[in-house]
Amino acid sequence: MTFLSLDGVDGAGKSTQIRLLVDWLTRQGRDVVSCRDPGGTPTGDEIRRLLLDPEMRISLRSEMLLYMASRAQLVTEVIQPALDRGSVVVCDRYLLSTLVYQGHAGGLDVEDIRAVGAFATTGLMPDWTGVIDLAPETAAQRRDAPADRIEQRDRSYHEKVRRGFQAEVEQHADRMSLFDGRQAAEEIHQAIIVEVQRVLDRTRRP
Ligand SMILES: Nc1ncnc2c1ncn2[C@@H]1O[C@H](COP(=O)(O)OP(=O)(O)OP(=O)(O)O)[C@@H](O)[C@H]1O
Ligand SMILES: Cc1cn([C@H]2C[C@H](O)[C@@H](COP(=O)(O)O)O2)c(=O)[nH]c1=O
Repeated sequence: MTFLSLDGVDGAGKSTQIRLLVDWLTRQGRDVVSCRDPGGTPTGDEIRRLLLDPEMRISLRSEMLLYMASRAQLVTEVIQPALDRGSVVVCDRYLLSTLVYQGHAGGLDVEDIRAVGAFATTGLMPDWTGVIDLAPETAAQRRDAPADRIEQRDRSYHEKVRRGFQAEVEQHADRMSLFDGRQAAEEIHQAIIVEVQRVLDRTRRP
């Protein structure tokens, strides 16, 4: 019944914060479903593998549509059923990432992506999105795995990704918040739960 997502540049600390948030929500007695986008379903996991494979040649429009296809499957199979059961859903990335990576940074029209996104998700949008802001160089230094197809893009692309997230949060401050990824993980977590508590207070408990 409450849909939350976390987003940000690669390596900003999303998975770390999702783990902390899911533990906190569970301790609050909430039924929580966590998922990741792209992926989170057998079909989505296959699409994710293609999208992140550095050997794959994928045009920008195909790339955008593949992210949408994975998300459409995730909404149908996981997110909407969980919300219908009264669970809190916490998703690692969502449509905002497509607006930013394929739109602001990639160059596709952001409003076109919103329209395709509305179709793919049946209009289902998070009640709230937290974005962890961090310089891409700092985030890349934290990475311990080889760079995937998107992470391999140049510095200017990842700078545009960061600025795209900042711009989207500024434009949608009613449903998005920006967090300083340079802070310690526990500090960021405390700031996130203040915002999440507000969202929970205005969404009905089953
Ligand atoms: N606030 C923090 N300060 C310093 N290091 C952190 C912080 N948060 C996470 N890390 C570390 O940075 C690395 C990346 O964190 P994490 O996997 O949570 O990021 P992510 O945004 O989910 O990455 P990806 O985009 O690659 O999925 C990990 O080694 C993690 O332990
Ligand atoms: C949802 C979404 C993601 N991306 C990019 C962002 C990352 O580089 C990868 C996903 O990897 P992660 O480990 O799950 O962060 O894909 C994108 O370009 N567009 C999107 O819509």
